[in-house]
Amino acid sequence: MTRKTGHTIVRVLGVTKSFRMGKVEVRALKGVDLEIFAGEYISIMGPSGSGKSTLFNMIGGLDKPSDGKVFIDEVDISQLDAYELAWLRNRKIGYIFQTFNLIPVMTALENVTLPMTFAGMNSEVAADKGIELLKLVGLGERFQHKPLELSGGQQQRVAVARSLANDPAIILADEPTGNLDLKTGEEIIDLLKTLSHDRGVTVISATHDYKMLNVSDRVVWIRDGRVDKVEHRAELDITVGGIGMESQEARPVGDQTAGSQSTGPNTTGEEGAGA
Ligand SMILES: Nc1ncnc2c1ncn2[C@@H]1O[C@H](COP(=O)(O)OP(=O)(O)OP(=O)(O)O)[C@@H](O)[C@H]1O
Repeated sequence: MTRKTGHTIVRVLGVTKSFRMGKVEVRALKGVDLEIFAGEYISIMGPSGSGKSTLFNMIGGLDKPSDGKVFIDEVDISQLDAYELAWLRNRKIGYIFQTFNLIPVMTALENVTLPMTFAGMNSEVAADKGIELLKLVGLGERFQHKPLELSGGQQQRVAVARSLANDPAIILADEPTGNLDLKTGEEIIDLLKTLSHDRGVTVISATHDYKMLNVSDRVVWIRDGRVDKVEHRAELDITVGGIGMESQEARPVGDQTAGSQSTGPNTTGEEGAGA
């Protein structure tokens, strides 16, 4: 079931992260070790406040660990200066966020080409590539539209196209379906899975959305700032009663009737709004 994948692309070693709020210290990560292989589709799941977004920020070089190290392609990113880190973030990693984070005054095409411009690409080449990427996500006709002229799902497609601007090895998606309805969320998940499969991009997604389990090679369960367990897709025991819990009426993921059970896993994608 699990697609055998490439070399280690992300290595997290003994990462801790504490936030100080006045006199209170919040220990968001309490020692995380994790190895992710090139081409994998990984979901990071866990209860609200368990540390998913904090771990996401560490892997993406958006924040620094209090202790421990993160390696991207075996490069210790704590050793990079600001310029090198900016280069790595621009070239190696594409980011997708729950709130899309598009620039409102720019067209879809301008949003997609911006990271290429930062990378020094000629503007005509960037425009051609931007249109190709927008076609890839099904928005070839909408390249001149600004974010507010697009639906939420379409905005997230633009964000997916933007994440691919510089052919990253990794796409980091933080609650990518959190602001989308069920069907649109499924479309974005399918799109990410296709990209992962066809382009060999490593997708790492922090999510509450149980629909994501259908496409994940492995699921990293975070609990109270630690990795609780890492499960391969085939090992997941998903039932109406919950993940890994005993249930009288087990149904597979993707069975829409499961979503109507109040005790069942969230298949609506709406719980993700808590991020
Ligand atoms: N910038 C910050 N300052 C202070 N505390 C923070 C900060 N960021 C996160 N925390 C705390 O760290 C803990 C983990 O937060 P994090 O956002 O990583 O959880 P999460 O699993 O992503 O939650 P959710 O699913 O609700 O998005 C929480 O207790 C949170 O309040």
